Amino acid sequence: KQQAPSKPIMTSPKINKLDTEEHVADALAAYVGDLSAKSIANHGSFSVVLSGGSLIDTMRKLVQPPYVGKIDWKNWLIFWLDERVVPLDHPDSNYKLANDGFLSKVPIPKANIYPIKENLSPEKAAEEYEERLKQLVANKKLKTSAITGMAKFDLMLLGMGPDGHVASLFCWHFQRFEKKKWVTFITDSPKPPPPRITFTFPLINSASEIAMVVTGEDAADAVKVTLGEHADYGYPLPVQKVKPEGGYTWFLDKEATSLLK
Ligand SMILES: O=C(O)[C@H](O)[C@@H](O)[C@H](O)[C@H](O)COP(=O)(O)O
Repeated sequence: KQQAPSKPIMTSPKINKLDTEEHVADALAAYVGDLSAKSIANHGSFSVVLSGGSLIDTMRKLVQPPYVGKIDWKNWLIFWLDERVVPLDHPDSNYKLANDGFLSKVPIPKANIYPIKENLSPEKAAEEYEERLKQLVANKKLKTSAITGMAKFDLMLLGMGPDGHVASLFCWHFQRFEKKKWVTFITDSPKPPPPRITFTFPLINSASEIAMVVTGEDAADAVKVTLGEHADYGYPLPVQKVKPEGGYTWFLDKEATSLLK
């Protein structure tokens, strides 16, 4: 009979099982607002890494009262966990998605927003982004993880696809095994568009806090594999490689948790 490994695969995350997506949006705004205040009080800035997908819409409460007027936006720094290699005004751009739905509505200084550089190949765009992050660490604008030596962001906001991918780290694609690079690239992403750059797991797991924001019934199978009773058996889903050295908090709605016991 197969025995479950004695050590759990994941660090124990805090799991918020909420009712509807609206409740997830409320809880996420309260969590981000609180972390922003704590980070800025602690070291004067709040470095936030955004995903694409449904996350930006679920962040909508932050640009509404009471949060919008209370948050110290001028000390936020914005980065992307993954980005599609397209012009920044292209409908597929994660920068455009975030700008239209979030960044254009809050007074974050433009100099604090770090989109990818346009007109580079995926490989060059990844190298350039990694270099920029290293500069920010060297200039002490970003903290460093004592464990990995990589940038230590205050908050990474992750979504998860129905296939269990996070960032642009997919099943059956080697990028998810990268150990040295901070940022890598993919030219055949199964989720369109194919050319992307993406943070690697060592960089993701160096963060101070990771929030995993997952809603809708499409996610229910991968949520069951990741958080269900057999999670310790170790399936090959990229989401299971999220094992942060810092805090880890899930925000889920009823549909996403519908297959959990
Ligand atoms: O560029 C992207 O495609 C996203 O950054 C991606 O990694 C996203 O977070 C997941 O695919 C979940 O997307 P949903 O929240 O829309 O399911």
